[in-house]
Amino acid sequence: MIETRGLTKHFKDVHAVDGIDLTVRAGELVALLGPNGAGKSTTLRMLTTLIPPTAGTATVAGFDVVRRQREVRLRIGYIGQGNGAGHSQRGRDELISQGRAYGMSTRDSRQRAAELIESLGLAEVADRRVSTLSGGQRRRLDIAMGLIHSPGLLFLDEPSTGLDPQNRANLQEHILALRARHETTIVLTTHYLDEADSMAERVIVIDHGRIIADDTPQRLKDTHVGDRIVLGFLHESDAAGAAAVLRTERKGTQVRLGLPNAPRRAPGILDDLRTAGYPAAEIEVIRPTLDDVFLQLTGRSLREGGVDKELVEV
Ligand SMILES: Nc1ncnc2c1ncn2[C@@H]1O[C@H](COP(=O)(O)OP(=O)(O)OP(=O)(O)O)[C@@H](O)[C@H]1O
Repeated sequence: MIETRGLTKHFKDVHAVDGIDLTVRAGELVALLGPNGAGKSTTLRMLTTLIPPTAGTATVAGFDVVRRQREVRLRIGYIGQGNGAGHSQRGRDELISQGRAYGMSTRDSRQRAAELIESLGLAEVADRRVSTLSGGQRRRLDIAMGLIHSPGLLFLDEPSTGLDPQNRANLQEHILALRARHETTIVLTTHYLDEADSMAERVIVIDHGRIIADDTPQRLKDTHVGDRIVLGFLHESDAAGAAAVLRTERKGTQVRLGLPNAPRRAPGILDDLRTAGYPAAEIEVIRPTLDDVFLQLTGRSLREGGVDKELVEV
Protein backbone atom coordinates (compact mmCIF):
# COMPACT_ATOMS: atom_id res chain seq x y z
CA MET A 1 0.00 0.00 0.00
CA ILE A 2 2.87 2.35 0.85
CA GLU A 3 6.49 2.02 -0.14
CA THR A 4 9.07 4.73 0.49
CA ARG A 5 12.80 4.79 -0.13
CA GLY A 6 14.97 7.46 1.42
CA LEU A 7 11.98 9.78 1.73
CA THR A 8 13.34 13.17 2.76
CA LYS A 9 12.00 16.67 3.38
CA HIS A 10 14.16 19.61 4.29
CA PHE A 11 12.78 23.06 5.02
CA LYS A 12 15.91 25.19 4.51
CA ASP A 13 18.17 23.87 7.25
CA VAL A 14 15.44 21.95 9.13
CA HIS A 15 15.73 18.23 8.32
CA ALA A 16 12.06 17.48 9.00
CA VAL A 17 12.16 14.00 7.44
CA ASP A 18 15.53 12.45 6.92
CA GLY A 19 15.57 9.38 4.70
CA ILE A 20 12.61 7.21 5.66
CA ASP A 21 12.27 3.66 4.26
CA LEU A 22 8.79 2.42 4.98
CA THR A 23 6.58 -0.40 3.76
CA VAL A 24 2.94 -0.61 4.81
CA ARG A 25 0.94 -3.61 3.63
CA ALA A 26 -2.76 -3.59 2.80
CA GLY A 27 -4.93 -3.94 5.89
CA GLU A 28 -2.35 -2.80 8.44
CA LEU A 29 -3.10 -0.26 11.17
CA VAL A 30 0.13 1.60 11.73
CA ALA A 31 0.80 4.37 14.25
CA LEU A 32 3.60 6.86 13.72
CA LEU A 33 4.63 7.83 17.23
CA GLY A 34 7.04 10.58 18.11
CA PRO A 35 7.43 13.88 19.97
CA ASN A 36 6.41 17.27 18.57
CA GLY A 37 8.50 18.18 15.57
CA ALA A 38 9.65 14.61 14.94
CA GLY A 39 8.48 14.74 11.33
CA LYS A 40 5.23 12.75 11.53
CA SER A 41 2.95 15.31 9.86
CA THR A 42 5.54 16.13 7.22
CA THR A 43 5.78 12.42 6.34
CA LEU A 44 1.99 12.21 6.04
CA ARG A 45 1.84 15.37 3.95
CA MET A 46 4.33 13.92 1.47
CA LEU A 47 2.47 10.60 1.31
CA THR A 48 -0.78 12.42 0.65
CA THR A 49 0.82 14.54 -2.15
CA LEU A 50 0.31 17.82 -0.27
CA ILE A 51 4.02 18.65 -0.34
CA PRO A 52 6.76 17.26 -2.59
CA PRO A 53 9.73 15.39 -1.08
CA THR A 54 13.16 16.99 -1.24
CA ALA A 55 14.63 13.59 -2.07
CA GLY A 56 13.71 9.92 -2.15
CA THR A 57 10.64 8.22 -3.55
CA ALA A 58 7.23 7.14 -2.35
CA THR A 59 4.46 5.13 -3.94
CA VAL A 60 1.03 5.10 -2.36
CA ALA A 61 -1.69 2.68 -3.51
CA GLY A 62 0.66 1.80 -6.37
CA PHE A 63 1.27 5.35 -7.65
CA ASP A 64 4.19 7.72 -7.33
CA VAL A 65 3.29 10.64 -5.04
CA VAL A 66 5.04 13.19 -7.25
CA ARG A 67 4.25 12.01 -10.78
CA ARG A 68 0.79 10.51 -10.21
CA GLN A 69 -0.74 12.81 -7.60
CA ARG A 70 -4.29 12.56 -8.92
CA GLU A 71 -4.31 8.77 -8.86
CA VAL A 72 -2.96 8.77 -5.33
CA ARG A 73 -5.55 11.29 -4.13
CA LEU A 74 -8.45 9.31 -5.53
CA ARG A 75 -7.38 6.28 -3.53
CA ILE A 76 -6.65 7.81 -0.15
CA GLY A 77 -8.45 9.69 2.57
CA TYR A 78 -6.56 12.29 4.58
CA ILE A 79 -7.73 13.89 7.79
CA GLY A 80 -5.34 16.63 8.80
CA GLN A 81 -4.99 18.29 12.16
CA GLY A 82 -7.49 21.09 11.47
CA ASN A 83 -11.20 20.63 10.87
CA GLY A 84 -12.12 19.99 7.27
CA ALA A 85 -15.82 20.74 7.33
CA GLY A 86 -17.18 24.26 6.79
CA HIS A 87 -18.86 25.54 9.94
CA SER A 88 -22.04 27.05 8.56
CA GLN A 89 -23.01 23.94 6.57
CA ARG A 90 -24.91 20.94 7.81
CA GLY A 91 -22.77 17.86 8.30
CA ARG A 92 -24.70 15.68 5.88
CA ASP A 93 -24.57 18.36 3.13
CA GLU A 94 -20.84 18.75 3.64
CA LEU A 95 -20.38 15.04 3.18
CA ILE A 96 -22.48 14.94 0.03
CA SER A 97 -20.61 17.92 -1.49
CA GLN A 98 -17.33 16.21 -0.67
CA GLY A 99 -18.48 13.06 -2.48
CA ARG A 100 -19.50 15.17 -5.49
CA ALA A 101 -16.06 16.81 -5.45
CA TYR A 102 -14.60 13.32 -5.83
CA GLY A 103 -16.75 12.78 -8.92
CA MET A 104 -19.39 10.60 -7.26
CA SER A 105 -23.02 10.91 -8.37
CA THR A 106 -25.38 12.74 -6.00
CA ARG A 107 -27.18 9.47 -5.37
CA ASP A 108 -24.00 7.58 -4.51
CA SER A 109 -22.70 10.34 -2.28
CA ARG A 110 -26.02 10.58 -0.47
CA GLN A 111 -26.01 6.85 0.15
CA ARG A 112 -22.41 6.74 1.24
CA ALA A 113 -22.94 9.78 3.51
CA ALA A 114 -25.88 8.00 5.17
CA GLU A 115 -23.75 4.88 5.73
CA LEU A 116 -20.91 6.83 7.29
CA ILE A 117 -23.25 8.92 9.43
CA GLU A 118 -24.64 5.71 10.79
CA SER A 119 -21.35 3.91 11.34
CA LEU A 120 -19.71 6.94 12.97
CA GLY A 121 -22.62 7.52 15.35
CA LEU A 122 -23.57 10.89 13.86
CA ALA A 123 -27.24 10.21 13.09
CA GLU A 124 -28.55 12.64 15.67
CA VAL A 125 -26.34 15.55 14.68
CA ALA A 126 -25.80 15.12 10.94
CA ASP A 127 -28.50 17.61 10.05
CA ARG A 128 -27.25 20.29 12.40
CA ARG A 129 -24.82 23.02 11.43
CA VAL A 130 -21.23 21.91 11.89
CA SER A 131 -20.54 24.90 14.16
CA THR A 132 -22.92 23.43 16.76
CA LEU A 133 -21.15 20.06 17.00
CA SER A 134 -18.89 19.07 19.89
CA GLY A 135 -15.16 18.53 19.30
CA GLY A 136 -15.57 14.75 19.23
CA GLN A 137 -18.54 14.88 16.86
CA ARG A 138 -16.69 17.24 14.55
CA ARG A 139 -13.70 14.97 14.50
CA ARG A 140 -15.91 12.02 13.54
CA LEU A 141 -17.44 14.14 10.79
CA ASP A 142 -13.91 14.89 9.55
CA ILE A 143 -13.27 11.17 9.40
CA ALA A 144 -16.49 10.63 7.44
CA MET A 145 -15.31 13.37 5.02
CA GLY A 146 -12.07 11.48 4.51
CA LEU A 147 -13.91 8.24 3.84
CA ILE A 148 -16.71 9.45 1.56
CA HIS A 149 -15.07 8.12 -1.62
CA SER A 150 -14.35 4.70 0.00
CA PRO A 151 -10.56 4.94 -0.07
CA GLY A 152 -8.58 1.80 0.64
CA LEU A 153 -6.08 3.81 2.67
CA LEU A 154 -6.81 6.39 5.36
CA PHE A 155 -4.29 8.83 6.84
CA LEU A 156 -5.21 10.37 10.18
CA ASP A 157 -2.99 13.13 11.55
CA GLU A 158 -3.41 13.17 15.33
CA PRO A 159 -7.08 12.18 15.22
CA SER A 160 -7.74 12.55 18.91
CA THR A 161 -5.60 15.52 19.89
CA GLY A 162 -7.65 18.03 21.85
CA LEU A 163 -10.39 15.54 22.78
CA ASP A 164 -11.14 14.58 26.36
CA PRO A 165 -10.38 10.96 27.35
CA GLN A 166 -13.97 9.81 26.92
CA ASN A 167 -14.32 11.25 23.42
CA ARG A 168 -10.90 9.93 22.58
CA ALA A 169 -11.89 6.39 23.56
CA ASN A 170 -15.13 6.76 21.62
CA LEU A 171 -13.28 7.95 18.50
CA GLN A 172 -10.81 5.08 18.77
CA GLU A 173 -13.67 2.60 18.91
CA HIS A 174 -15.22 4.11 15.81
CA ILE A 175 -11.94 3.98 13.92
CA LEU A 176 -11.43 0.32 14.83
CA ALA A 177 -15.01 -0.57 13.90
CA LEU A 178 -14.74 1.22 10.55
CA ARG A 179 -11.58 -0.59 9.82
CA ALA A 180 -13.08 -3.97 10.66
CA ARG A 181 -16.06 -3.22 8.46
CA HIS A 182 -14.31 -1.78 5.41
CA GLU A 183 -10.87 -3.39 5.75
CA THR A 184 -9.30 0.03 5.36
CA THR A 185 -5.55 0.36 5.74
CA ILE A 186 -4.92 3.06 8.35
CA VAL A 187 -1.84 5.15 9.06
CA LEU A 188 -2.23 7.53 11.96
CA THR A 189 0.08 9.82 13.85
CA THR A 190 -0.18 10.32 17.56
CA HIS A 191 1.77 11.44 20.55
CA TYR A 192 -0.59 9.61 22.89
CA LEU A 193 1.28 6.52 24.02
CA ASP A 194 -1.84 4.66 25.09
CA GLU A 195 -3.45 5.32 21.73
CA ALA A 196 -0.52 3.85 19.81
CA ASP A 197 -0.36 0.97 22.26
CA SER A 198 -4.02 0.01 22.23
CA MET A 199 -4.93 0.69 18.60
CA ALA A 200 -1.97 -0.11 16.41
CA GLU A 201 -0.64 -3.52 15.50
CA ARG A 202 2.52 -1.82 14.45
CA VAL A 203 4.16 1.23 15.96
CA ILE A 204 6.80 3.18 14.09
CA VAL A 205 8.76 5.41 16.43
CA ILE A 206 10.05 8.56 14.74
CA ASP A 207 12.57 10.97 16.17
CA HIS A 208 14.39 13.82 14.40
CA GLY A 209 12.95 12.77 11.05
CA ARG A 210 14.17 9.17 11.26
CA ILE A 211 12.58 5.83 12.09
CA ILE A 212 14.22 4.58 15.25
CA ALA A 213 12.03 1.53 15.89
CA ASP A 214 9.30 -0.36 14.06
CA ASP A 215 7.46 -3.34 15.57
CA THR A 216 4.36 -4.46 17.43
CA PRO A 217 3.89 -2.53 20.71
CA GLN A 218 4.52 -5.69 22.72
CA ARG A 219 7.73 -6.61 20.91
CA LEU A 220 9.01 -3.04 21.20
CA LYS A 221 8.48 -3.22 24.95
CA ASP A 222 9.95 -6.71 25.30
CA THR A 223 12.98 -6.01 23.13
CA HIS A 224 13.95 -2.59 24.36
CA VAL A 225 12.91 -2.62 28.00
CA GLY A 226 11.37 -5.84 29.30
CA ASP A 227 9.40 -6.61 32.45
CA ARG A 228 10.93 -6.07 35.86
CA ILE A 229 10.03 -7.04 39.39
CA VAL A 230 10.96 -5.28 42.59
CA LEU A 231 10.93 -7.38 45.75
CA GLY A 232 10.84 -5.89 49.24
CA PHE A 233 12.18 -7.73 52.36
CA LEU A 234 11.84 -7.07 56.06
CA HIS A 235 15.57 -7.47 56.71
CA GLU A 236 18.64 -6.59 54.67
CA SER A 237 20.03 -10.06 55.36
CA ASP A 238 16.98 -11.63 53.63
CA ALA A 239 17.40 -9.24 50.71
CA ALA A 240 21.07 -10.20 50.44
CA GLY A 241 20.19 -13.92 50.48
CA ALA A 242 17.46 -13.42 47.86
CA ALA A 243 19.79 -11.37 45.64
CA ALA A 244 22.31 -14.23 45.76
CA VAL A 245 19.65 -16.82 44.88
CA LEU A 246 18.36 -14.70 41.98
CA ARG A 247 21.87 -13.59 40.93
CA THR A 248 20.92 -9.94 40.92
CA GLU A 249 21.65 -6.65 42.70
CA ARG A 250 20.31 -5.52 46.05
CA LYS A 251 19.69 -2.00 47.31
CA GLY A 252 18.97 -1.92 51.03
CA THR A 253 15.96 -4.18 51.59
CA GLN A 254 15.03 -4.13 47.90
CA VAL A 255 15.95 -6.55 45.14
CA ARG A 256 15.34 -5.73 41.47
CA LEU A 257 15.24 -8.22 38.66
CA GLY A 258 14.67 -8.06 34.91
CA LEU A 259 12.21 -10.87 34.21
CA PRO A 260 10.57 -11.57 30.84
CA ASN A 261 6.89 -12.48 31.20
CA ALA A 262 7.00 -11.28 34.82
CA PRO A 263 3.30 -11.55 35.76
CA ARG A 264 3.40 -15.31 35.07
CA ARG A 265 6.77 -16.01 36.54
CA ALA A 266 6.55 -13.87 39.68
CA PRO A 267 4.58 -16.41 41.79
CA GLY A 268 7.23 -19.07 41.08
CA ILE A 269 9.99 -16.69 42.15
CA LEU A 270 8.16 -16.00 45.42
CA ASP A 271 7.85 -19.74 46.03
CA ASP A 272 11.55 -20.31 45.32
CA LEU A 273 12.56 -17.56 47.73
CA ARG A 274 10.29 -18.86 50.48
CA THR A 275 11.76 -22.35 50.05
CA ALA A 276 15.28 -20.89 50.20
CA GLY A 277 14.39 -19.19 53.51
CA TYR A 278 14.21 -15.61 52.18
CA PRO A 279 10.47 -14.82 51.97
CA ALA A 280 9.62 -11.52 50.28
CA ALA A 281 7.38 -9.09 52.16
CA GLU A 282 6.17 -7.33 49.03
CA ILE A 283 6.41 -7.49 45.27
CA GLU A 284 5.86 -5.03 42.45
CA VAL A 285 5.66 -6.16 38.84
CA ILE A 286 6.63 -3.37 36.44
CA ARG A 287 5.57 -3.71 32.82
CA PRO A 288 7.14 -1.25 30.38
CA THR A 289 5.20 1.39 28.47
CA LEU A 290 6.00 2.76 25.03
CA ASP A 291 7.38 5.78 26.85
CA ASP A 292 9.98 3.52 28.50
CA VAL A 293 10.85 2.29 25.00
CA PHE A 294 11.28 5.85 23.76
CA LEU A 295 13.32 6.75 26.82
CA GLN A 296 15.54 3.73 26.29
CA LEU A 297 16.06 4.57 22.62
CA THR A 298 16.60 8.33 22.93
CA GLY A 299 17.32 9.15 26.56
CA ARG A 300 14.28 11.47 26.52
CA SER A 301 10.68 11.01 27.60
CA LEU A 302 7.97 11.19 25.00
CA ARG A 303 5.52 12.11 27.71
CA GLU A 304 7.16 15.49 28.20
CA GLY A 305 6.65 16.31 24.52
CA GLY A 306 3.01 15.29 24.73
CA VAL A 307 2.38 17.33 27.82
CA ASP A 308 4.02 20.42 26.31
CA LYS A 309 1.79 20.17 23.31
CA GLU A 310 -1.33 19.87 25.45
CA LEU A 311 -0.35 22.98 27.34
CA VAL A 312 0.32 24.90 24.14
CA GLU A 313 -3.10 23.94 22.80
CA VAL A 314 -4.93 25.03 25.93
N1 LIG B 1 6.31 24.46 6.29
C1 LIG B 1 7.35 24.35 7.11
N2 LIG B 1 8.37 25.25 7.07
C2 LIG B 1 9.43 25.13 7.90
N3 LIG B 1 9.59 24.15 8.81
C3 LIG B 1 8.61 23.23 8.90
C4 LIG B 1 7.43 23.29 8.07
N4 LIG B 1 6.64 22.24 8.39
C5 LIG B 1 7.27 21.56 9.38
N5 LIG B 1 8.45 22.16 9.69
C6 LIG B 1 9.43 21.71 10.69
O1 LIG B 1 9.72 20.36 10.42
C7 LIG B 1 9.89 19.62 11.63
C8 LIG B 1 8.92 18.45 11.64
O2 LIG B 1 7.59 18.94 11.77
P1 LIG B 1 6.30 18.01 11.76
O3 LIG B 1 5.10 18.91 11.82
O4 LIG B 1 6.39 17.06 10.65
O5 LIG B 1 6.45 17.23 13.12
P2 LIG B 1 5.41 16.32 13.88
O6 LIG B 1 6.16 15.12 14.31
O7 LIG B 1 4.21 16.12 13.06
O8 LIG B 1 5.06 17.18 15.14
P3 LIG B 1 3.63 17.50 15.83
O9 LIG B 1 3.34 16.34 16.73
O10 LIG B 1 3.91 18.75 16.59
O11 LIG B 1 2.62 17.69 14.74
C9 LIG B 1 9.65 20.62 12.76
O12 LIG B 1 10.92 21.10 13.17
C10 LIG B 1 8.86 21.71 12.09
O13 LIG B 1 9.07 22.94 12.73
